[in-house]
Amino acid sequence: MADSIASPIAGPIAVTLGDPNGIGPEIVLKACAAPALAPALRERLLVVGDPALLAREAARLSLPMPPRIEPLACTTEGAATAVESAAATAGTAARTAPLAEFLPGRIDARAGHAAWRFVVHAARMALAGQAAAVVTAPLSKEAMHAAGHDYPGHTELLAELADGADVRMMLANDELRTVLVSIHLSLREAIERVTRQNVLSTIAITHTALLRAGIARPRIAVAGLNPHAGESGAFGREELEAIAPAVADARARGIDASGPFAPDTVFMRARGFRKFDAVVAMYHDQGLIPVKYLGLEEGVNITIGLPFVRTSPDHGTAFDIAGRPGPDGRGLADPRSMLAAIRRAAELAGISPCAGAPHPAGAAARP
Ligand SMILES: NC(=O)C1=CN([C@@H]2O[C@H](COP(=O)(O)OP(=O)(O)OC[C@H]3O[C@@H](n4cnc5c(N)ncnc54)[C@H](O)[C@@H]3O)[C@@H](O)[C@H]2O)C=CC1
Ligand SMILES: NCC(=O)COP(=O)(O)O
Repeated sequence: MADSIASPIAGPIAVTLGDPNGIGPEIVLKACAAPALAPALRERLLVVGDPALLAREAARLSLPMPPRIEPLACTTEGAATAVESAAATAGTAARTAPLAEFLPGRIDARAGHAAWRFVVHAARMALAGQAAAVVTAPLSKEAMHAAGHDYPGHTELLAELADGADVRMMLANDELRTVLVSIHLSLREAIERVTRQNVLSTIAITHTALLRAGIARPRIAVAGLNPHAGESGAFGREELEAIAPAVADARARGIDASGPFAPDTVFMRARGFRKFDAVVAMYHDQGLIPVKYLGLEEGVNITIGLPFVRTSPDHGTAFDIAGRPGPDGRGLADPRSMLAAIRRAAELAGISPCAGAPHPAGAAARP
């Protein structure tokens, strides 16, 4: 076990509601009520969102309200019941709207603004030591941008809130972990980010995160960028000029990194953690497709490099099914990835996902 493992982190696990018009409220309520969630862990959850919106969704789905809510109003009805500090509401009061105007499936700047506020509030709680971890429900980047918050996603917003921490996106399930060199960029720009320094930093951040998780000697595979990892320069030179030198730099620092491997086979070799504990992928889709393809319901998105624990389901707002009753009236959104994100956050914060008692490995177990 790595000596960097800390003791369990105190405080609740702050769970944001995500975009009010997406499936966030539904999966949060379903996860909070899931029989599979240990009662003591349920008690640790603090849902950051609008109480009126939650009540509407709970009534629609015949689900109980979550045990604890950090009230942050985005509806006028929520504002009537929320106890918000002046600082939290400053400049945002004009953006609240009647509950009836929050329509499932609709991209709306007011919903994007609300989703942004929930995240900022939860992150500030974690940074102030008032939350043990943050679990975020999905938000619509388009709605957030329409509200004037020009972040590519949670990851970049959280990095800025954490004083510009050098973060990376990890996607993990019980068989595979992938970490991305770059996240939300055009493919053309992503290729430009494949530099020796950026690949090396990604390997180093991955190594630190795995050590903190209790993996004593993390084995990190590094994918190539081009087909067959460039075939010795025949299909591109990034492997020769950036990726292989970064792997050599990492090895010189004592990190067990290897590659570049052909991108089409490296995930197969890493599956089940038989040969590698994580794969560093050169761009968003190279790393996310293998994990999502193994099952959207299993994957968890983890921001590594932050000063606090943040996880999230690996899917988006699913506007196409948001608010739909489904055959039994209980909604179509599957909460399993949200449940996995809650459990993973608990583990990483040193809270046992089974009993709510401190996790035997302490904080930051198994990303
Ligand atoms: N962490 C986050 O906040 C994320 C946000 N997004 C945002 O979500 C929006 C929609 O993205 P898409 O690419 O359409 O991906 P998506 O994951 O929202 O949907 C893809 C497909 O999977 C289905 N699906 C997703 N989650 C599901 C669940 N829990 N239960 C049942 N079916 C589910 C959807 O109905 C859809 O058919 C975009 O604005 C994107 O930016 C996307 C990924 C992560
Ligand atoms: N494709 C993953 C994704 O979009 C999630 O991004 P983030 O909001 O967690 O930064």
